Amino acid sequence: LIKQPVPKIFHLGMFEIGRPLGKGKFGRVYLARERETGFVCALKVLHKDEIQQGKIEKQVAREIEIQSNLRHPNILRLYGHFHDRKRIFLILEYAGKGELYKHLQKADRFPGWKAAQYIAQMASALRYLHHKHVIHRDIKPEDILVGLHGELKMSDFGWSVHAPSGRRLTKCGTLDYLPPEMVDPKRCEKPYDEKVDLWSLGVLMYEFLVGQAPFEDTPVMTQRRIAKGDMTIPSFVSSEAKDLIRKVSSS
Ligand SMILES: Clc1ccc(CN2CCN(c3c(Br)cnc4[nH]c(-c5ccc(CN6CCOCC6)cc5)nc34)CC2)cc1
Repeated sequence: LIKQPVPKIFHLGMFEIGRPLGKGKFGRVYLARERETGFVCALKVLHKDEIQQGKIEKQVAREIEIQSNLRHPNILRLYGHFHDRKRIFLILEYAGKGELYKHLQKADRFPGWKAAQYIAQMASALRYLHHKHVIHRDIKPEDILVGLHGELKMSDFGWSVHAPSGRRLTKCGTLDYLPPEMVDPKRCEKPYDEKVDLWSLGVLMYEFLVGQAPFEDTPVMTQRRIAKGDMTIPSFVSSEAKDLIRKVSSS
């Protein structure tokens, strides 16, 4: 008989719950360890009533469906999920060095060699995602984690969709990373494709090298500046990096 992986049935009792790793709008994430195997993971606990009130059931279902099927070193694994009467539990890969934006805040900005390594890893994850016709749509330092060996892990697929997608993105969270076709009212109806993630990669590159997002401003001004591509790159950024930021963001 061919050895088929037996689908595991998960339940809360099989985990020892450790320290909280952080809290978000709809739940918390805890360090956890599977009792039997000692396997360490991150357990994301979401509250069903808050998900229903926030009308994000579809988003949570999409996050589970999409992230469960992804296998890439720079994409955080979702090993499984289960629920009880009140809560939904996502069993996620534990990233040993935490959230990237905290490292960026601490460093103010990254040196060219580190930014280049990080962008190469994100580009590799995007190439894999786009090959599977998945658009992430929300790439920002807050959604990127750092593994034990310093490697980046894209996480939080709550906003990802299968391409091409004409679905409008209800504006919430930061506009900084959205491309012109998603902020410009007259272009908003046209379906957009994977290119939205390439724009965000350019914004990420800028933020790694400069220490702040290129269009950071009041929401109205940010929308205008994105639509016009009104970005100035400081002189300390190398000409090669300037060239790459302009090329990726204009694709
Ligand atoms: Cl519903 C929801 C709840 C919380 C959050 C915010 N974070 C999302 C990411 N979370 C983590 C996930 Br998922 C997977 N692996 C992780 N690893 C860590 C982590 C790992 C280590 C640290 C400790 N710091 C590491 C860097 O040096 C200083 C100490 C802090 C956090 N957080 C997560 C932590 C919580 C988002 C959504």
